[in-house]
Amino acid sequence: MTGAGESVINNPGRRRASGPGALGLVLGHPFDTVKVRLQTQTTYQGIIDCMVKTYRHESLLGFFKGMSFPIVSIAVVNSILFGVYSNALLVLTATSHQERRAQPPSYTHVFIAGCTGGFLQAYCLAPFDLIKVRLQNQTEPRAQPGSPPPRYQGPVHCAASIFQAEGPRGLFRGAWALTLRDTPTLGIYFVTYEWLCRQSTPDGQNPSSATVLVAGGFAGITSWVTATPLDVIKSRMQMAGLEQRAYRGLLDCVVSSVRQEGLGVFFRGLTINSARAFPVNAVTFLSYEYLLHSWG
Ligand SMILES: C[N+](C)(C)CCCC[C@H](N)C(=O)O
Repeated sequence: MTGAGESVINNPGRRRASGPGALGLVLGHPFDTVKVRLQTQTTYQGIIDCMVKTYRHESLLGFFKGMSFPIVSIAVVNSILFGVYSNALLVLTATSHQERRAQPPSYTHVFIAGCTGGFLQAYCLAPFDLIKVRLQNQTEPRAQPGSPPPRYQGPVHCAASIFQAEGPRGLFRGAWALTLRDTPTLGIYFVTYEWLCRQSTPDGQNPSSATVLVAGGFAGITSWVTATPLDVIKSRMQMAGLEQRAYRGLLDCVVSSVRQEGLGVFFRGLTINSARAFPVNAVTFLSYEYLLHSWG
């Protein structure tokens, strides 16, 4: 890790691009599992209740259900997101990454580039996210002799079961809600990051590692706060058709959720989303800056 005052440029050789990204995801996954359960199941009284019941019933492993696919997909999804963002900025501003510090892009261009990346990564993310949510919602303890096996034996079995039951379209259940969630909020993600970096970096210079970490962390929180309402709907659309009745579409899911649980339903998991978002996205942006400067 570079010193607080050093720029990320000075240590390109020490980049551990996939490390922090994947490490951040592993550390963040238990928070994500609790969030998904709070959003789609009404049996928990809150974060602590969900954590205690998960630990008691499923041990620590319960918090890591559904993690294998996101670990595999995060590298692909992040490279699409950041790759499309960076190239969209190149097209919009006709400046390369190196020139961008001297001629910073307008926030409008940053927002458009972020939304473009958000839209394109959503469809790649959708099947992986669906399988993650389905596995996270399996609350049976580890397979014990005599206990009924869970519906899905693992990510591949889950994908095959969905494919057999619903065809390839089944793997994109909730994709529309995911796309609506990610497109605007990833625009906000990158605008927040750029704005915070510029607030604490002298013109024409590169942000220090400390600036990148703090700006990335708050970009993660800001985007997750604005994404949480549709995140709840997305998770419910992905779980629909199993125990709960299937919704007649995204609007039906919104209306029936509000009718049954009030407007507060849209902020289920907001606290835990935000707690998870800071470290995960701080390291995500640090990896991004390392990669950019080493591939400059
Ligand atoms: C757009 N939305 C807020 C949904 C996600 C933004 C951050 C995504 C990041 N890979 C993470 O896992 O936190």
